[in-house]
Formats: sequence, structure tokens, C-alpha cells
Amino acid sequence: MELNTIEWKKDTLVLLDQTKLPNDIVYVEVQTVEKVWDAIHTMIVRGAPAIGVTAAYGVYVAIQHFEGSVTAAKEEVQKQVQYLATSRPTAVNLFWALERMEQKALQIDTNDLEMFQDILLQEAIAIHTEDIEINRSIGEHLLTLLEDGQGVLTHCNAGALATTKYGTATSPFYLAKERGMSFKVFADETRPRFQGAMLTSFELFNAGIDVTLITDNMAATVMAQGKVQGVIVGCDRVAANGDVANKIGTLGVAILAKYYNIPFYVATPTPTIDLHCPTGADIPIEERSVDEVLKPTGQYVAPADVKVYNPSFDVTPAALITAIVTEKGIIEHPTEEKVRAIFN
Ligand SMILES: CSC[C@H]1O[C@H](OP(=O)(O)O)[C@H](O)[C@@H]1O
Repeated sequence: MELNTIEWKKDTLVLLDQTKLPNDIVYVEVQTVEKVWDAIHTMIVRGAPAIGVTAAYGVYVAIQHFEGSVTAAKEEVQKQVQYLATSRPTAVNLFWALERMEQKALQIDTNDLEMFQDILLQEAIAIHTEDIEINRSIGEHLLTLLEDGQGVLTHCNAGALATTKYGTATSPFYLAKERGMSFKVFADETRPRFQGAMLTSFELFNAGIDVTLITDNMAATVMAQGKVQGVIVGCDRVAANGDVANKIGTLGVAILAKYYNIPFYVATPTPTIDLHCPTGADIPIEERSVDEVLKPTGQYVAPADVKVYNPSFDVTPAALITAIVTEKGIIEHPTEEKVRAIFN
């Protein structure tokens, strides 16, 4: 069953509604910039790279039916870029994509509105197609760090559903299957939104990849039992010094990996590296609704009025990271100097 996280089809943005998985496969047409904002904010589409690609299309959707001068259209682009930037705060891919679309718009030298609109659409499509190659390349680099048959633990969903194909952390699993290799993947459920259970175990099982779902409190056990020889996670923003913001719970897994001397890899598209962000302490961490914790599947699992703290991400310091694995290469034992060098 081929699932498309994001599609540009018949001049319309179509998103797989990830809030309905794994029970229902529902695609939604997103035809206004407000609905693009809502799709990102409510996590119909989620995952740093997928958020970036969706935002890029969102900029085009905002002026798709615009009427007026190109100058006015450019002003509208700038206004809607600012609006889309408020949809979620942590994944830097959102801001990277919006900045790229805005710069493209401002550089277009034409008074022909249709030409202006088409050039912007082509830029969004380019961001979309580039994501596929980035993910495949990350997978190739990760495969050089792994051995066929190893147990690999992953947290949250940095899979095909978080991107446009392959995923980032899951890319080596898909490439391995194409080549007759196989890893034993352990996907933890990843409360409170259960991306590991609802998305990662779903997409890998659907792809015929060996995946075992574990609860969030089992990472230490599978490591202690020698079932895990590597950890691969995604990321939402990498600071210039190599600190990484990723789904809440990542820090705990990194600490356990350090204790059990298990390599901890962060699969990182370079658009997720924010050189303007000096350290992990400077990364804005999204806090989401208390209802995500109180009633994760609709029924209360705690008193309705109890206090809840629900940061959606945490920060793993560079010292706990064995390597940041990008499409451009591997940054072993990341430091600011090494992170900046990947762009040279
Ligand atoms: C390659 S996806 C990166 C990242 O995004 C996920 O967060 P969310 O599901 O809230 O968008 C998770 O942190 C993944 O690791």
C-alpha cells in the first residue's frame, strides 16, 4: 500500500491525514493558506521535513488565485510567510522553507502574474523533490554505520510519514529492504501523541520491515538485554554547536544509549541545521495542549483538572550524540566547528 504524505495533484495540495492513522487512510485537499496553517498546527501533516514541504506549497496556495500586480503579489507572499511561520515553533524546516520561498518571490523579475505564480510553484515542487534525494542520501550514510541484522531502536516518527519518501531515521531500513538486508527495528510508542505506535510501527509493518513496538519505558530493557546495537532518531532543529531538538523522550533514550555504550545517531537533513541558533538552549520548544496527555485517545487517563506539563520536544546535548548523519556526510562527535564545516 503506497502512501503519499504530500502530493501536488491537479493543481491542489493533498495531504495524508496522519491524525487518522493507523486506522483510516484519509487524504485531505488543502486549498487555502488558512487550511495549510491548520494542517501543520493540528498535525494532519507533521515531521520537520514534511512541515517544510507543506509550508512551501502553502506559500504558493496563498497566491494561487491572487489578482493584482506582481508587486502586490510579492507583498501578499511576505504577509502569508509571516502567517505560516506561526503554525509551529520548533522544526526549523518550516522557517527554512518559508525563507526560501520568500527570497525566490522577491527575486522574480517579471510583471506577468501567471509567470510569477508558476515560478513559485516550481520552487515548492523543487523543495518537495529535493527532500526525497536528501533522505535517500542520509540512508546511504547511515548504512555505512550499521551491520546487516542489527537491532536498531528509533523514537517517534522520522519516517516516510515525516517526509516525502524513505524518512530520515528510517531511510536505512527501506534501503536495506531494497537490497535484501534487514534490521530488527524497535519502535517505541512515543507518548503523548504515539507517533512511534501509530506511525512508525504502521509504516514499517506496512512496508514488510521487521519492527517491534515497545512502550516508552522499555528502552532500557531492550538495551540491557543486548537487543539493540544502535539508536537512530530524527530531529527538528540542530543548533550550531550540535545540540539537537527532537521529540520529547529523545534525551532519555540518548542517556540510556550512553550508559549502555550504544551508538546514538541523529538523521539530519541539512535544512534542519540552524546555524543562527547557537546552542540547544536557544531552540524554541513547543508546548502543546494538555489534552494530548490527559486524553490521548479521547478518554481521560487522569483527572481532568490535574496540572499537566507537555513540552513536545527536548534537547539532546551534542556530547551524547555519536554522529549527526546528513545527506552531505557524517559529523562524528559533533562540535560547532564540525557542524559548520558540513556546509563548506
Ligand atoms: C524527520 S521528522 C523529525 C521529527 O518530527 C517529529 O515531531 P512531530 O511529530 O511533533 O512533528 C519528531 O520529533 C521527529 O523526530
